[in-house]
Amino acid sequence: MLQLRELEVAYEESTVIRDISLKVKKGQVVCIMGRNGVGKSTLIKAVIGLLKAKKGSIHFQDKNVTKTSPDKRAKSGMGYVPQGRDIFPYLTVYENLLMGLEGRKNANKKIDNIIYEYFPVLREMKNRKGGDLSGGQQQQLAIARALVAEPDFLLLDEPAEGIQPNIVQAIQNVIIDLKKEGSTSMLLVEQNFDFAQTVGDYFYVVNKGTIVYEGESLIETEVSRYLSV
Ligand SMILES: Nc1ncnc2c1ncn2[C@@H]1O[C@H](COP(=O)(O)OP(=O)(O)OP(=O)(O)O)[C@@H](O)[C@H]1O
Repeated sequence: MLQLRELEVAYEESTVIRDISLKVKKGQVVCIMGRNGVGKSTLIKAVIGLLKAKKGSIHFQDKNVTKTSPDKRAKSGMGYVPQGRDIFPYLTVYENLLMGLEGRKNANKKIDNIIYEYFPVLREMKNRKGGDLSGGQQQQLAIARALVAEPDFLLLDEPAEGIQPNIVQAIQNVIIDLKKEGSTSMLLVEQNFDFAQTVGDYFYVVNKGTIVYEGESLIETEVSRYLSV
């Protein structure tokens, strides 16, 4: 589904991602972990195309997309939920969800009921302005808006950050449901050890822009020194 080969990403002269190679197979949830500032968001932004690769390549569904625009990557099936719930505060919940339809590949321009089944609070708040929602509700809206586009592959940047436990649980359940369905693969940035362990199939730990650990399980004794503050 997704393959990064020897990827390097920089902000002008400052290289943040060095020589990262990783894979996400179809139906898998792959977690990227690591302390604040190690380059996790930079990596995700390079995958969606908001930042350019300085070296290396990005293959998505067997095509080389290293130089493809973010727009085209989205149209080819990538969804992105940025860190910090980037919703439209002056649009209603419903209007925010409609924006998600733009990214859909097929011609069916209707919001599927499943979105409200995943996040019932969005049905209740359909006509409220996005900016009036709580942080946790905004996070649910941001994820729902990405799901409206029916992505084959979803990039999630710290969906559980700063959110109350019951909403973290709801988001966790949606990820598990999507996994069971098997049609959406995910690359998830997460610092919450329990969350990552519950939803993840494969784990990469990043430190100073490179991968320092990878495996099918998170062995706390091996990874905690890269995660603790
Ligand atoms: N626009 C930018 N210009 C220059 N440097 C940046 C920019 N954005 C991030 N950086 C730097 O790149 C490094 C990696 O940042 P990044 O946001 O990718 O880390 P992160 O692992 O996602 O951390 P966090 O969990 O705090 O978001 C940091 O040193 C940061 O200061």
